[in-house]
Amino acid sequence: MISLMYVTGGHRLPDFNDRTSIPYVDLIIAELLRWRPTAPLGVHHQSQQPDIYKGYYFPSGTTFIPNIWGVFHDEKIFSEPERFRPERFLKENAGFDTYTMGAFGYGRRVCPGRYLADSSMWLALAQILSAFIIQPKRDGQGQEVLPSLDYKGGLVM
Ligand code: HEM
Repeated sequence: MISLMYVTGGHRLPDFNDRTSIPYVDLIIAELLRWRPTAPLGVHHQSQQPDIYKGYYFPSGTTFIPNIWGVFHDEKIFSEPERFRPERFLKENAGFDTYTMGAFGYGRRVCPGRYLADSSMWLALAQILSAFIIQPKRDGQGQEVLPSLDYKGGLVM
């Protein structure tokens, strides 16, 4: 918030020209895609011919399910994986990239909308953060009510 104010002077909303000046917004997006990936088990694929990978034989017609959640919550890679901590990409996970690690899938069928998604997320987040202070809602007793972090099933195409 402070760096957003510093960059925009508090008189205008941030735009894409400000992107390199506000790197923390990129860290938040990277951590968001890691912490609660949009497609935790990606999109399933079926092989069209037999293959061998690391000594394992996969006949034609094998279904492959990428465990994106598993990669992003592997304690050997991301310490305290359940904690939302964007700074990890500045420190112990510097150089790690949730985009190429599977947040948008892999290979030839990788998400073609990833650049639009990335730009949309950045602009929305930067502008919301520059204009609002985000806090949990409170119940009648003044206690914070945190939103559920559970996934809901379904994919709308
Ligand atoms: C945060 C936003 C998004 C995430 C996390 C995401 C993630 C994914 C993932 C994981 C896949 C499966 C890739 C694979 O099979 O390995 C996929 C496929 C796809 N995505 Fe996205 N996506 C996002 C936004 C979008 C947007 C904005 C569009 C279109 C404007 C889009 C269009 C598609 C299409 C058409 C496919 C199917 C590609 C194919 O099978 O050849 N996505 N996406």
